[in-house]
Amino acid sequence: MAGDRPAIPLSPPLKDELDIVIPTIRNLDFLEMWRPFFQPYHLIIVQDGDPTKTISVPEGFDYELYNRNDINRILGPKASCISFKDSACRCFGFLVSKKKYVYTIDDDCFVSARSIDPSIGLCFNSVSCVRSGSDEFQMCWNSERMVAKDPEGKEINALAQHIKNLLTPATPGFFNTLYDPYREGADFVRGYPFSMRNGVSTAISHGLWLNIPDYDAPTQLVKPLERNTRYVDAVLTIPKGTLYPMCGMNLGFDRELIGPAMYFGLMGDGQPIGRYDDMWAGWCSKVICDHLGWGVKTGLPYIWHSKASNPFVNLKKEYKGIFWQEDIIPFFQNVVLPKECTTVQKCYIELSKLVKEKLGHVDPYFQKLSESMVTWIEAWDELNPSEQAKPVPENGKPAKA
Ligand SMILES: O=c1ccn([C@@H]2O[C@H](COP(=O)(O)OP(=O)(O)O[C@H]3O[C@@H](CO)[C@H](O)[C@H]3O)[C@@H](O)[C@H]2O)c(=O)[nH]1
Ligand SMILES: [Mn+2]
Repeated sequence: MAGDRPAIPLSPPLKDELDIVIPTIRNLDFLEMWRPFFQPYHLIIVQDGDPTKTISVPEGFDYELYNRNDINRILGPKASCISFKDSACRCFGFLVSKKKYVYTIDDDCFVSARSIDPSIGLCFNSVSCVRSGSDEFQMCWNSERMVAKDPEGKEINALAQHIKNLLTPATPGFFNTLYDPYREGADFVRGYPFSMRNGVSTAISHGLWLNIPDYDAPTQLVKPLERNTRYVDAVLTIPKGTLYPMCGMNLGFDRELIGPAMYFGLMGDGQPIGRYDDMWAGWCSKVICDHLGWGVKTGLPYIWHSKASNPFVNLKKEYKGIFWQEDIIPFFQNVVLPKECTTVQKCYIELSKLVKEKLGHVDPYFQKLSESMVTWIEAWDELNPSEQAKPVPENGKPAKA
């Protein structure tokens, strides 16, 4: 099997400018499948749950691993803003990274496979996950190597696609009906203003998932067998002024641009809500990207999401969020950040004040969340003094260093 694995690209893109952040309570066997794509990069593993448990990392990966004791040691009292027993802990990895870009992926996500598509004739190399009795999934590949292939038959490297998304401009101000105009074989369509064709910097690249879709608990309960087999070969810029439900399982972002806004909130142990970590970061970062003139893309790449978490456990975690978001969404839709907010940190602090003012009446949780947003920024600036926020000029392009 190893013999027929894709060769590691000679010059992996952004090899020394990108960290891969993985939150985990499991083992990291899934890295074997990603080895050809991830091995050249530095991993930041955030071990959640019991810090006395040993998480083994497969040989040959360059990584740093942080457990709860490390988080408490490094942040001291500010550790209170990092969630415990929730994938929200991953944002600690964003905090300690020193790279310009971050890619974060869950440990039950694999190299995506393509369903049989008569027009493309690709075969479905399925991963057969065998429940090994415990809650862990024993990965076992079928006889064929599990790879994803694109219409040209080339293997899909999800990380490379995120890098492509991040390194090409976004078009939040005017929708291009032929999708990503910077993609080979596409362009701006007739009527697209030439004055807008340079686009703006891309801050976030939001990837999708085949097999287990990221559904909320009620939807999971109603459609327990639904699997996503639809592979849509497109990358879209999410229009300015439009929110979206950001999922953290297959996500890339420009850490130097939007990193301070990628706080995954207070979730999990001791909190009244869970599984709204990535959503919260998505809403905060999107209003800040809109304000500072940056873009957010969604679509390719796909990963293969293998594990459906327990819908009943998820319902307990999500319940208040499903109810509260009917207030949260209108709040974000109506956020207006003052023009004096010229850096992400200033925007985020302003947002924290608005959260306290406008959502505090919904539940005391939002008071606490507002304060933890401030703690997060204090921690960010403490750990990243050299990255003090640079004011962003009007056109959404970051100020030259
Ligand atoms: O307490 C925990 C639970 C999990 N993790 C790690 O986080 C990711 C996601 O966990 P899992 O795959 O079990 O959960 P999903 O329901 O599929 O995750 C979706 O919900 C989102 C919000 O939580 C999440 O980002 C989505 O992917 C895995 O790597 C677990 O090991 C954890 O660290 N702590
Ligand atoms: Mn999962």
